[in-house]
Amino acid sequence: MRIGIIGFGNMGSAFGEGLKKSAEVVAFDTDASKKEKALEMGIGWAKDLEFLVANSDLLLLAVKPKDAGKVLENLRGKMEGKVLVSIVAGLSLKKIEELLGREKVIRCMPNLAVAVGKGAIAYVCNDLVEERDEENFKESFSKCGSLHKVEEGLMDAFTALAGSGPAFVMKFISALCLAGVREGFSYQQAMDIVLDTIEGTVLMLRTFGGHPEEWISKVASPSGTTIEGIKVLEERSFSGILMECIRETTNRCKQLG
Ligand SMILES: NC(=O)C1=CN([C@@H]2O[C@H](COP(=O)(O)OP(=O)(O)OC[C@H]3O[C@@H](n4cnc5c(N)ncnc54)[C@H](OP(=O)(O)O)[C@@H]3O)[C@@H](O)[C@H]2O)C=CC1
Ligand SMILES: O=C(O)[C@@H]1CCC=N1
Repeated sequence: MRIGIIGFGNMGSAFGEGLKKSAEVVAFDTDASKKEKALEMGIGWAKDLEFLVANSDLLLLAVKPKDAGKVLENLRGKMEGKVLVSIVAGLSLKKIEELLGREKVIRCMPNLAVAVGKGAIAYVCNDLVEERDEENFKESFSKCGSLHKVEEGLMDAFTALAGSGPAFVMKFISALCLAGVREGFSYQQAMDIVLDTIEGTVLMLRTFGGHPEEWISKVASPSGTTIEGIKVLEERSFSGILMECIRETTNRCKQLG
């Protein structure tokens, strides 16, 4: 399988790491300075878009929403039945087909954790994608994280929850680290403690299952320490704030479409 990455920025290069494990990867970017990084990663570099298309079996569109339209128009009539995978936030299958023409398209929404093979990746196929096309896509992209086939109507919410999710998780981590500093740890000590606690909590939930609120009751002893912290989170509407965060992020994704 030969995969051509259009746009070698944050996401294009992150995907490169995972995709090169099972496919021959070539990249193209209008910013030629990205070439060095690609070559260092063992990824080929295409001198132009036409060369990339001619030497790929599947194309990954990883440019910003503002740049996607012109790329798709440049690809029109040149796909030769190849699959286009778009990770452009808010860009619907319908809009992609308006710009690209009736071609095989998979709309995808990953997150930056594809860089370490632990991405959360949603996808939806248009009606021209055949079973073998989807299997080829899953074979390569499953090396970058967990695949979630979703209805396109949930793609904007997935973008908010998972695509933007690493930023919200980093914000949570940063706040806990500062809280640790406030109590007397160095920032590095606090980060080590916080990351261990988050990693252990995720593994516990994934190993034993159950509802997060059940786990909170296992940690919060009667009249103990934890419940005082939970009280603050409830009084300050911690859950409500996160719901609004995801709602506004989803709404912005809809605006991009
Ligand atoms: N960042 C994230 O965590 C996630 C991003 N996405 C989506 O992925 C897409 C890419 O995001 P991200 O990687 O952060 O963006 P970046 O800006 O980091 O990368 C995009 C790259 O594409 C280049 N580019 C611009 N126009 C063209 C063109 N016509 N042909 C080839 N390359 C071009 C840009 O060059 P230049 O800088 O010179 O413009 C840049 O190097 C976006 O649509 C975003 O919505 C999806 C999920 C998560
Ligand atoms: O912030 C953005 O628009 C992109 C899409 C999802 C994550 N980053």
